[in-house]
Amino acid sequence: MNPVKALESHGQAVWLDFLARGFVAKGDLKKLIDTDAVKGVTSNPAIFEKAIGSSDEYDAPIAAALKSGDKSPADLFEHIAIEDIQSAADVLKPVFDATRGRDGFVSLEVSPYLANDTKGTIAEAERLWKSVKRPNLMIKVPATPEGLPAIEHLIGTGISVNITLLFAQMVYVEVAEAYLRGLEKFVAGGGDPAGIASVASFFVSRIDTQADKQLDDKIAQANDPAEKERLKALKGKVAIANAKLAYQEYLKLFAGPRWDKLTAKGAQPQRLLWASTGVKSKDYRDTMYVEELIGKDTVNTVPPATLDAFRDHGEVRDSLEENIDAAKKVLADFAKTGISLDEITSELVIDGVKLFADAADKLYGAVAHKRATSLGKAVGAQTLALGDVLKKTVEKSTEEWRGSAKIRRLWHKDASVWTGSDEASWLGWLNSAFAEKAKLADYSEFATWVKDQGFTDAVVLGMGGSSLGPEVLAVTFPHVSGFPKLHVLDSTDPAQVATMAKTVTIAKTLFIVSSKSGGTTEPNVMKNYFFGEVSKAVGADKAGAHFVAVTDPGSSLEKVAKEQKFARIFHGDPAIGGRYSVLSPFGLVPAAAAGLDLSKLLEHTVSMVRSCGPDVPPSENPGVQLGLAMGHAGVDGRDKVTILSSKKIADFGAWAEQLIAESTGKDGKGLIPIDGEELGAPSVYGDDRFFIDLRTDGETDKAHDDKLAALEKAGHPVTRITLPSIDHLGQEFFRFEIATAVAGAVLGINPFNQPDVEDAKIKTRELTSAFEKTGSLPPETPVVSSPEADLYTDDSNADLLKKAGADGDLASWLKAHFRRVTPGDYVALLAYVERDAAHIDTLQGMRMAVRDKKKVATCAEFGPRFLHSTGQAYKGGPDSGVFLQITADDAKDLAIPDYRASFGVIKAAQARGDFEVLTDRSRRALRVHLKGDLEAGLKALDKAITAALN
Ligand SMILES: O=P(O)(O)OC[C@H]1O[C@](O)(CO)[C@@H](O)[C@@H]1O
Ligand SMILES: O=C[C@H](O)[C@H](O)COP(=O)(O)O
Repeated sequence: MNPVKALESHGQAVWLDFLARGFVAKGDLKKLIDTDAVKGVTSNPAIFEKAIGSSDEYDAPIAAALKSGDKSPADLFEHIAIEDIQSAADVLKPVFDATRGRDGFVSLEVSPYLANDTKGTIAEAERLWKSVKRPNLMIKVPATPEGLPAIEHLIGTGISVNITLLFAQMVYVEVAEAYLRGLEKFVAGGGDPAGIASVASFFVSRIDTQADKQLDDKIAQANDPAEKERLKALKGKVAIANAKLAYQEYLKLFAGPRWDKLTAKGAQPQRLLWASTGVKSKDYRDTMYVEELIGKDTVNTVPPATLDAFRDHGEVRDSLEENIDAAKKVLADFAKTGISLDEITSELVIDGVKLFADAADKLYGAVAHKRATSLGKAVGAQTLALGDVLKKTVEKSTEEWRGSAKIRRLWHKDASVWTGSDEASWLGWLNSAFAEKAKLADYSEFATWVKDQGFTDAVVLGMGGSSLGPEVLAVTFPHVSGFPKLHVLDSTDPAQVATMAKTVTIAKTLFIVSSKSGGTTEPNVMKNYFFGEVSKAVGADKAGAHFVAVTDPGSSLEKVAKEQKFARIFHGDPAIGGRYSVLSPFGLVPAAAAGLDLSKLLEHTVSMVRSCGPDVPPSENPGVQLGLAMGHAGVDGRDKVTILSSKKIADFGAWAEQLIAESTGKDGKGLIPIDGEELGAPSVYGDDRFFIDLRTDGETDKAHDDKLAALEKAGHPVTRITLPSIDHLGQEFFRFEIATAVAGAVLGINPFNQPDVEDAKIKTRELTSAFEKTGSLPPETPVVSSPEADLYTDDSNADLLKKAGADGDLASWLKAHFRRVTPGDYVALLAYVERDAAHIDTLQGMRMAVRDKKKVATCAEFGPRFLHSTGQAYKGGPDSGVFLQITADDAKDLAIPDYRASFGVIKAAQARGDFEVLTDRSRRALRVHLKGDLEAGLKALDKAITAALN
């Protein structure tokens, strides 16, 4: 007789420790049921990993599952695993029926990531139970300290449970007791226990593997030949002895009055299931863990190779209750060797969870890869060309992130990923795209209202995170007919405010006042100014109807918006910091007002959210990969993140630079974003660059690509990102957010605060309150003065510059200042003038001259805008910046209703506050104040810079 089938008559059911789609579909499982009387199937993460990861068998099912909509890798896996479990359960249903619910089960394991999370295990087990919808399903729960209460709870609600990762007899007793308590609860609640089945999967071979390893060490150390023999005799014996004694416990646990009461109600005993019964050592008979554990009311789940071996040469006898004293002696002798079985079994649980988690990582990685392949161009592609050294560092870090579950911890808001301070309070952005999708109807209603009002323009008044996201949207997307044209104003420069006032038709403009805190000076003064203008145009009583506010709940702006009867107030999420807020009302309210298709934008975005999700291992996770590359490049001195955005998405860098700089630039560390520099030949760059090239699919520029290839060849790290279209911009917002958070972890900083911006704000406030009291800003003395310009700096900078050759004229000071620039530095031009096309060009010309001459990274920024963006890194980041602040007389100032200070005064105070913080931090800073005509002054400065560089 077939030895496998013969086990049946010894009271043992054989289950198969294997599952794969084709195996069930092609009828192989059915064959084993018929020929070998196989009565069940067990699966685990390693089994699924093998099935899904190492074949293309699942490519089509994954593609089919994605047809009904994108899914996260975890959801995708669950979807296909459930299909597999269901089909195996259906094939085994006749066994289940024939054995009246004793056999015929298929086991599905809860995620190993939840092994130490009771609540999570319960929730997942209940969800799987409901989704699989088969009476012959068993949910596998590990016998960890946190798994035990879950087992009791699940049994108590009528769910059949297979307890896995069980190694110790003592833990087995606890498991059986949890089962009994669960049954009692279920019965007390009026349930019929006959429908509940449970097995306790007692692991065998893994114990021998560990015991043998330690025995081998002892054998190697032993000098006495008799001692060597005694140790050798224990090899391959411990696991079976341990299992046999567990069975003795079983016999006691499922007997007696307590058990009788339950059997009277129809309860089934929780059988011991021998798991891990494939031999791992070639020294042993391949059927050993079946032959030695045959006994009544047990199950043995065997891998296919063991099943084949047993069918071929297995020997059947009632072995389980044989030689119990000998088994006890084995364990006693083993204890005498000084090796602790308790330690082995405890470590095996921890190790078992880790092994299954490792398998799950591989599995999710494989699913993520298949998902990405199947989605193709729907998710922006990313390639990293890092060079050998950085590549190796990133690979090592990727493995470290995987092993320490950092991406899952990041998503679970574990502040220890960063500095262990308040990071957990700032992670609302992780889920904001999904949260905002749920609000689409409201956005659409708002968009309809905006359209119905007939507004021709919509102007966002805000700074930093409250304005840069809307600006990218405004610049990237074409005007949608019927909706207002979207503009952004983020300045206190009187000329810039006046230009905006002239650009729009005030009476037909919607103003979106955006400030998370509500207390930021610029949006408040801009609001006062335009509220005054709208009041003049349409009447004070109707002005509020032209305004909406986006602000966090309870802010001072909310109060004012209510008093002034704004048309709407949108609340931001206080758990999202400004620079991470674009995929929240701060980006989406302006987008809705402009008539953009938010549904499309968010739908594409959530695909990237899934690609960067907690279930996507670091190696397959584009956000993590980019972040690790940026972070490690930074640590290695390549800290100038040079962003190259193509024509269609040219403004993306303006948003990304705030995110990167304000998040990472602090505590003397950080990344310095370089946006808008023209791409050059390798000779104009130092070895401090990390390039990120972004473009939309189809945007080709041969000259640009050649230059990029040359940089890569010269050893610069180059990341290339291709967006499928501008509609996929949201994907990049999210990719960069994750990447920045990851880079922050690598740098060891808190990426969610901005300590040094606050200092500049305090200085500015001191200066403006002095103005409010006295009517003028405190006097200051230039280090050198000419009819065209004055130069300012602090004593320390002045002394150093003088030593370096600065004397009576402006050119000598500039020369001395630029002489201080050394490789690895960056030069930032910080201009407090109107940010218009001409001035952008002028600044661009200056920076390119500096870059090409000094071969350092350059920034061309406008104040006060950059104060809420890169300003944090300039002050708090690495001390590698050389700053030239440019201020100028305002040709025409502008009064602010309800303020004594004008726009010009506030801007001047901001520039001075900014400069004071730079010099307080001993940064290399010089300020040039242009007098008279601005255009003439800028031209002269341009010339002076060129001269100073030569
Ligand atoms: O939205 P708020 O509170 O006005 O802040 C604007 C910007 O100011 C900062 O707080 C600091 O500059 C930024 O982080 C933020 O995006
Ligand atoms: O339920 C079955 C177990 O997961 C399996 O038997 C473990 O076997 P292994 O130790 O060979 O991985």
